[in-house]
Amino acid sequence: MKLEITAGKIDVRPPVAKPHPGFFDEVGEERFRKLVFEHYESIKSSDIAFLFPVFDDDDFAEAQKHAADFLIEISGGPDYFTQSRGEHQMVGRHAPFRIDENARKVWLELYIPLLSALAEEGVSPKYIESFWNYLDLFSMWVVNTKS
Ligand code: HEM
Repeated sequence: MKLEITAGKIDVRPPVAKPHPGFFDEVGEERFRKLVFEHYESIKSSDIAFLFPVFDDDDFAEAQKHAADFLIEISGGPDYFTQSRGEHQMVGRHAPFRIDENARKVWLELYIPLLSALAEEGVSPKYIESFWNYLDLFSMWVVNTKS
């Protein structure tokens, strides 16, 4: 399974394919939420913790939920994000935070062990790669600060 980070830079916004619906089908909503939950938990002790509301449990849980809702929706699951938050507007929603290429890299790296665990649990590597490719490319869109 190939989970590699493509070098990005500010103002580069490549076209991005949504994850293959087979990913959400195989993982299932409960396990999907656990994946995003674990990603956020790993953010807490990372170099990008300062970007997130780590000192307010309620705000942090909200952020976690919004991220899971969005990723489920983009992966072909129910449109939870649109229902609770409205338009996606991911670039605008990330604009208040100073996200540079290094922060993107850390954010992506934190997903690698979590996605490897899914493969060990039997999720098809080709579907995991499709989800990874989405994260790898779309994360370039939210980089808004020079390193
Ligand atoms: C595929 C890439 C990404 C997706 C799909 C994504 C998705 C999201 C979503 C859905 C939200 C909640 C927005 C809202 O409801 O208002 C969010 C918030 C946020 N994201 Fe991302 N994100 C991505 C990449 C990144 C990266 C690379 C960083 C920085 C390293 C980042 C930092 C943040 C921060 C700081 C917030 C705000 C948390 C808060 O509510 O205080 N995101 N993201």
